[in-house]
Amino acid sequence: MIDIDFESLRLIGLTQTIASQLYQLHDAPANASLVRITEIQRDWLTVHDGQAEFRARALPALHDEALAVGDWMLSTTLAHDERWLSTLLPPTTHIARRGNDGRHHSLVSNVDTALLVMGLDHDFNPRRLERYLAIVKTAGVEPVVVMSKADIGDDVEQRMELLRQRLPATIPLLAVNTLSGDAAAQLAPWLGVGQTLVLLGSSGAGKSTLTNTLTQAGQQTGGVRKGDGRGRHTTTSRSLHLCADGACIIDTPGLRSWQPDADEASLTAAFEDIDALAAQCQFRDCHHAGEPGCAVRGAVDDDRLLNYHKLMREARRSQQTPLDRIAQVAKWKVMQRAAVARSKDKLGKR
Ligand SMILES: Nc1nc2c(ncn2[C@@H]2O[C@H](COP(=O)(O)OP(=O)(O)OP(=O)(O)O)[C@@H](O)[C@H]2O)c(=O)[nH]1
Ligand SMILES: [Zn+2]
Repeated sequence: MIDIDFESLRLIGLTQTIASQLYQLHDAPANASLVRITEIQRDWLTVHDGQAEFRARALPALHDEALAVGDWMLSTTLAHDERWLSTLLPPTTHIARRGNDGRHHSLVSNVDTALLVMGLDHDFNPRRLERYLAIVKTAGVEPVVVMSKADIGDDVEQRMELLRQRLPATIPLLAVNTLSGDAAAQLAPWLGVGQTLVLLGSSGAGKSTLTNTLTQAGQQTGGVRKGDGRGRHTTTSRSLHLCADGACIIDTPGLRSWQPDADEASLTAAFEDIDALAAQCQFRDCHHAGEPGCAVRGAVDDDRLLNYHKLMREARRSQQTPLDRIAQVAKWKVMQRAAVARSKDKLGKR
């Protein structure tokens, strides 16, 4: 069992669940320490040990693992102060996306809450928000919808009302001015000690501004600990920021058209309102596309339902193997030829 300083690691988000995994590691090197990944480059990683940040390399055996910022690993120091990462502790949550090539891309691990930041200005786009919600919920991470630019946005009240009607009531929904200290108070329920948050949203939505506001509040209230040698000031990192109440925020590069890395079943569960209503549809396999006795159509926002269908089609498409796709294209061609033949037939009969 390796020795850890739970108190200082807690400041960078260590949880009981992760710490208890250490008891199950019987072959851990005695001089290993527990670290959290804060940055991933091609040839090296940056990790934080609760005191400071430093560079390390992953052992070649780990190169096939999908390492992500936020992962907890064991680090060993060899000669010349070289640090090697030897063991990955299985993450409790893991957000990934599926690229256009169908491959998985890890984004972040061990996150408790995702703040989905969207501007109430021209950034406003309920469909994109639902896409983010699907990505986050299928990863088992709690979403909080943070609508930024409440002070300068257009039709703020109408847009918030539209979202309240469209999204399930279980999803926290806030309108904030990310430049104001009030944002920290509004988000306080998710900023407790040891919590890890990630901010997702388009470029310009206000992620950096919100991070600044939340961490500045942290510097003010956390100032008393500055001098004690192992206080909050130790958490200076390029991508891991500490907030007022002890939570940490992980920065991510902006994402554009993200696809959830999820199958149809988990995507269905992520649209909890549709999933619950579907139980009352007349047909068990109802597609909510105009079948009689459908409990979903009409009850759920029309555009939300269209978006749900779109995301489901994407999930189905990316679940297909190349062979499935070839078979489907062949099937379409046959259907197309049959349709052409039928219309020619009709024309001929006229
Ligand atoms: N008035 C007002 N301005 C905001 C608010 N949120 C963001 N801004 C402004 O919008 C601009 C973009 O905000 P950023 O925080 O840089 O956006 P970002 O999401 O970090 O963008 P990327 O770093 O490109 O991903 C800045 O000029 C902010 O000052 C807000 O709530 N109110
Ligand atoms: Zn239905």
